[in-house]
Amino acid sequence: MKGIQDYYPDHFAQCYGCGRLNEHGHQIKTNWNGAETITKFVPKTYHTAIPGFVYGGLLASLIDCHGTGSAALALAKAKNIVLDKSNAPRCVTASLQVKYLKPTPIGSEIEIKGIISEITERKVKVSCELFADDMLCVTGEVIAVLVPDNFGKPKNANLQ
Ligand SMILES: CCCCCCCC/C=C\CCCCCCCC(=O)SCCNC(=O)CCNC(=O)[C@H](O)C(C)(C)COP(=O)(O)OP(=O)(O)OC[C@H]1O[C@@H](n2cnc3c(N)ncnc32)[C@H](O)[C@@H]1OP(=O)(O)O
Repeated sequence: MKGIQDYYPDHFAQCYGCGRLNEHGHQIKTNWNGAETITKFVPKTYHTAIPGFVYGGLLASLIDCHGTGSAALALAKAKNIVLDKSNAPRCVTASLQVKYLKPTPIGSEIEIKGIISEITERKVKVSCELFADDMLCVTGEVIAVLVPDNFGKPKNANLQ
């Protein structure tokens, strides 16, 4: 299934957590689910912290990129952008806070919900809840900031 990440411009699609063009990355997909956002991910055994449980850094990384993806969805909605090939807004993480409430079991599908708690012209705050086996294991808060669409593009790209 496609996510907001499939609408990022190519030069913003290399991120390890969510870049569709990063073959070594997590390639998460973030979508609306009613008023909330959602992503799903199945950790591999090599994502182990201690046997049976997921490494916390991976979980932080998933929350990070689900947060920036949720922020992009929220900004697209607020600005009435109809998502087409590569016109999604792109956000970078300004702040990431994670609370590990319970060990996260490995082997089942992880689900992360996002709630847009604040949105301005350029900044979005997203509260995240991470579930495994329907158990709330981790919460997080991401502050994401919009980057200009042409950031990182070669300056003379239109001359080539
Ligand atoms: C990868 C490097 C990124 C480089 C920079 C952008 C290039 C984009 C290129 C490609 C995008 C794809 C990237 C994938 C993203 C996936 C997730 C990651 O792994 S991201 C990597 C980790 N994050 C950083 O390395 C950000 C480093 N920080 C910065 O570059 C700046 O500090 C930035 C852009 C976050 C903000 O700088 P300002 O000068 O543009 O804007 P100001 O005015 O400082 O902040 C805007 C609003 O955000 C709040 N804000 C900023 N930092 C905050 C913080 N730490 N905590 C709380 N609020 C913060 C401010 O208070 C302000 O809020 P008010 O508009 O006044 O309401």
